[in-house]
Amino acid sequence: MPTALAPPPASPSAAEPAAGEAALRLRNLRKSYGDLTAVADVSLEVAPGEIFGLLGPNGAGKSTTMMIACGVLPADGGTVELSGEILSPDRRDLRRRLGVVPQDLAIYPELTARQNLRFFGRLYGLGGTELNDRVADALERTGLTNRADDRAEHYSGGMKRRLNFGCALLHRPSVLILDEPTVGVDPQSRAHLLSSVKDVAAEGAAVVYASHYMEEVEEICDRVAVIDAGRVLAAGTIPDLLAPLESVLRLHVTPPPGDPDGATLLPPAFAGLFDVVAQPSGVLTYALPRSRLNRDTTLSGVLAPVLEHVKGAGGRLDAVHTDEPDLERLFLKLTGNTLRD
Ligand SMILES: Nc1ncnc2c1ncn2[C@@H]1O[C@H](COP(=O)(O)OP(=O)(O)OP(=O)(O)O)[C@@H](O)[C@H]1O
Repeated sequence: MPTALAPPPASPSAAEPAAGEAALRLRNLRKSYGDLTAVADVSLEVAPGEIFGLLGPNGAGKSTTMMIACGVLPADGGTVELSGEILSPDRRDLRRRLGVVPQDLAIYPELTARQNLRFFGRLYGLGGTELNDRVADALERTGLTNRADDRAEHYSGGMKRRLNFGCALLHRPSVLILDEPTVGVDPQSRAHLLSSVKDVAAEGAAVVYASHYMEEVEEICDRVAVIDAGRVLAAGTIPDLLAPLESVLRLHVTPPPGDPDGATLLPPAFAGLFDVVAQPSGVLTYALPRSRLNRDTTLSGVLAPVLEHVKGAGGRLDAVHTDEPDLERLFLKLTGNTLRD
């Protein structure tokens, strides 16, 4: 039996979101499992049509937050609001506005894609022509139309993930919650899923996208909350989050035998600009943050004279690269850890 987050039975739909109202608002969520605090304090809001990323490493508290947001796990504190109305166990009408793509597959392997979709569609109270149309639409969106009548157990991992996604769309949710939807999928299915998520948001749904893949979050999210140890460490648009970071030019140089500290390697005019770290191997790593240069000088402009001097002084350039600001570096700055720790 899959761990499907089965929707409640159909009931008359509640009022549509008021103009300008957040589709989803989490306020000061808290949740502990025994002594372990999984969610210490999480607040965020997501507007209709927005893709909001929840970025954090394994164990950061993303799934727990998502499960509270979709009403399947009670919080120890805080509230979940949908369009300004508080979600509570008796508000089945509100829960029907939610679509959830859980981290664990919630499909029946012995059923075909079409049968799975029809099953979940009926749970949402759909029937007749409407159900047929929604199932056809979900098959199309997930790229499974040609395999619609094959049993899901014969699908690739990526196809199962796409079907998992399709099952959450049948009732046209106004808030779509996705918990690591691309874990273990092939690049083609990943691209398909990301594109489908963008389509759903473009049609007006508020999307929450929990992931530990920086590249995915950077690709599709309008705003991001960086989460670790159950707390939101930073939140905003990606340009705003990355603004405090800067580009850093890095050179890895093997010094000549007579100058292991590299005292003669850099041109005197630049020597004071670089931080130098000697590696155990004897290689010297030089780092030049962009902010140490005046506005008219670029990192690449510095590179040519420096490389010429290194070579003239008998050094060997092993590698050169520029670290650009990204969410991985932001996470490292905020926590001292990498996202993949
Ligand atoms: N049912 C549970 N009982 C006890 N501890 C749990 C339970 N569920 C989660 N945890 C713990 O709570 C913390 C947060 O887990 P959670 O699954 O929310 O994080 P996550 O960011 O989604 O990570 P992952 O991507 O690995 O699932 C972790 O330390 C996890 O081990």
